[in-house]
Amino acid sequence: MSESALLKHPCYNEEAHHHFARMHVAVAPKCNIRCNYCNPKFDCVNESRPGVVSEVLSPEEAGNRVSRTMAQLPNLSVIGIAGPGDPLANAEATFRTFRIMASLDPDLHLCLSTNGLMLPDYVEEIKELGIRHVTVTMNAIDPKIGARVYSHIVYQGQVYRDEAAAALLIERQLQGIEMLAKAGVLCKVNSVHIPEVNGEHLREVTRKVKELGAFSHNIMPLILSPGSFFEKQGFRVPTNEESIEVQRASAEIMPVMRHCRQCRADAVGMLGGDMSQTPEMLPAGQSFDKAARDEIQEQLVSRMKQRSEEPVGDWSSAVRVAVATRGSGEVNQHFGHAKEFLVYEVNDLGESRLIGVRKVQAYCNGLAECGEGGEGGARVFGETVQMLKDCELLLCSGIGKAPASKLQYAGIMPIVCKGEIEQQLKKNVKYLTYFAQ
Ligand SMILES: C[S@@+](CC[C@H](N)C(=O)[O-])C[C@H]1O[C@@H](n2cnc3c(N)ncnc32)[C@H](O)[C@@H]1O
Ligand code: SF4
Repeated sequence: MSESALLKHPCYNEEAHHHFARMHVAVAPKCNIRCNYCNPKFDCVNESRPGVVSEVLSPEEAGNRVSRTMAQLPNLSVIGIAGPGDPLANAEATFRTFRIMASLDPDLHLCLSTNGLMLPDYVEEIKELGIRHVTVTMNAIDPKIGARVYSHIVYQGQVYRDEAAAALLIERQLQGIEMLAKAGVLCKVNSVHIPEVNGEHLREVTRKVKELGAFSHNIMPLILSPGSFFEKQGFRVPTNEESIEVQRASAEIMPVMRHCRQCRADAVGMLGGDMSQTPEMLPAGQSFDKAARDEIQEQLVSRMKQRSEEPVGDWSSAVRVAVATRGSGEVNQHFGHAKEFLVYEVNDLGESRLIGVRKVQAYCNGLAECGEGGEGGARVFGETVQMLKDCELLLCSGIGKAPASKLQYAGIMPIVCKGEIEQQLKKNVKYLTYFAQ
């Protein structure tokens, strides 16, 4: 695995996600299993979550779209296939698409995301095509727990249910992960954290996949997709504290990813700044300049290397800070326009680390002054405060007077600033602790 493959992949490298963009192409509509949290049929342009997609593309259409996007986004480094169904249940379209991508630019990083049922059959092809990253979703290693997550699977034309389905799926997933590691393909494992089902069990999953050679574990909170079994049965999503605790327990065993945005299957752009629904992103007839792209990407890598040489301090008294950002590693988003906040911890030496992403609805709907938030603003505001209540500071590029004073009443001090997140965190936390003494 080359160093630059890791450095430039926003989903695998926390620092890269500030700088490099990825594009998912939705060429894989079918699925061969049914997860109780998934309803891939539900499509709404305001939704940004896995499985959601506006339009399924043919491999050739995907090639055209990627080529045009490369002309617009010099920092586009990764092309992924993640659905809206399962890439390996649509193997022909998936691998044809990858071949087209490799012919556009051999330096593009190719990745795919799969439930793993068919993985052992395709590891050889994955390796041959130079696919460097594979994500396998594994929610359990115990078939009893798995039987609560999956309603059925279809394998070699036969339908399996209950524990038999989970046992077969788990066996194939573990076999596939081990084969990937042996083939030198970087493997990340995704798990959906479903509080009453697998919350306590996920550390066992971490242990097992680490043993088999997986590289990192991405534990994502359950999203209650409309129409999914879990939504209809009244299951709940984990609290922020539960998510942090489950991630912490697994992080003692192997690297855990905390910056996942649970993207759409047709997401385009930097994590947190999806542009798939922005039509002007994709004008026809544009070609890209490879030399210019390579130069920009090398500059980004050298900036990232400089930043990563930092010491690690004591985190027991760390301050939690929410940051509104549109990307580039900067505080550059107005509070009222933020659909998500990055939450950092800053220790007494001024060192910071990302601990998660909190998704919210934008407070300002554009119809009223950002200060009042329009109709429904009070409810949205209340939800945002709930999501951020463990934070002491909030950094944003602007905020109306009314929400600023309401935030202070809720114990969150808003600070208007712009610039590099790390610097702003250091500066403003120093300011906070100075006042507290
Ligand atoms: C849509 S899937 C596509 C790839 C493949 N079918 C799979 O499941 O791995 C991408 C990721 O989103 C996760 N996902 C799908 N629906 C979800 C939900 N309702 N809540 C949380 N994660 C979800 C999946 O488990 C998977 O890790
Ligand atoms: S494997 Fe992926 S696409 Fe298939 S049901 Fe599960 S989450 Fe949905």
